[in-house]
Amino acid sequence: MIFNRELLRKYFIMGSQNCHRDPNAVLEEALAAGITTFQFREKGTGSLSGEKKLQLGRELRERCRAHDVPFFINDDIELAEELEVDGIHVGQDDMPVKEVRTRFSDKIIGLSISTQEELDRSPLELVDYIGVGPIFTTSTKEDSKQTVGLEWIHTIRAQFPDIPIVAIGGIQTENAHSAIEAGADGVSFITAVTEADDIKEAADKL
Ligand SMILES: Cc1ncc(COP(=O)(O)OP(=O)(O)O)c(N)n1
Ligand SMILES: Cc1nc(C(=O)O)sc1CCOP(=O)(O)O
Ligand SMILES: [Mg+2]
Repeated sequence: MIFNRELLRKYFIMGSQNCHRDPNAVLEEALAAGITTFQFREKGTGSLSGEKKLQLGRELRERCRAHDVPFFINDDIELAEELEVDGIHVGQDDMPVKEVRTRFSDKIIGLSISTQEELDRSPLELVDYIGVGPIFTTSTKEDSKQTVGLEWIHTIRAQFPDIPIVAIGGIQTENAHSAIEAGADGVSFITAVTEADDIKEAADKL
């Protein structure tokens, strides 16, 4: 799949641990509501592993394929091949981007950036986009770094006018637009959808 920054506009991330009901149903509603990319992030308390994780990944991957929406995986490089992903997202403590790019020259690769030091030391030429956050307070990621605020988007945009940026962390329907106005190409979110009473309404507002 060829990357373009439009894919970042409504970037939904989910694992079964984020869901109070069947994750297949949640994803299906989100796809119908127009998310532009999906990331399978099966991680942390209550998440699946082994064969169950793989099976859920297969189910969700098929739903994305049916809607022609890119299917990304978080962290799990071993599953990337098995699930025939379109893209892989890694953070600063995951497999080094240089190694991911060497192994997957044709995949979309995203990298998390939370500090100036990470920005300075990361091989940005090897990635297609950066995930910038946590912009607002979040409790969804158990080990999230210090909240950086909208200013961080401005700071990065000033240094890298053209780099594709997706904002992440505490993104909700009320604040998503402020991240776009600050210079992000899109917003990434978990609970804005998984906790929504009406997923279509939430996705429309995002
Ligand atoms: C789009 C996007 N941005 C950031 C992250 C966070 O990745 P990481 O820092 O590796 O943390 P975990 O998600 O692995 O807990 C992401 N997954 N997606
Ligand atoms: C997966 C993730 N990464 C973050 C980062 O700062 O890199 S914050 C986060 C959790 C996002 O969940 P919610 O939309 O419910 O706040
Ligand atoms: Mg990670």
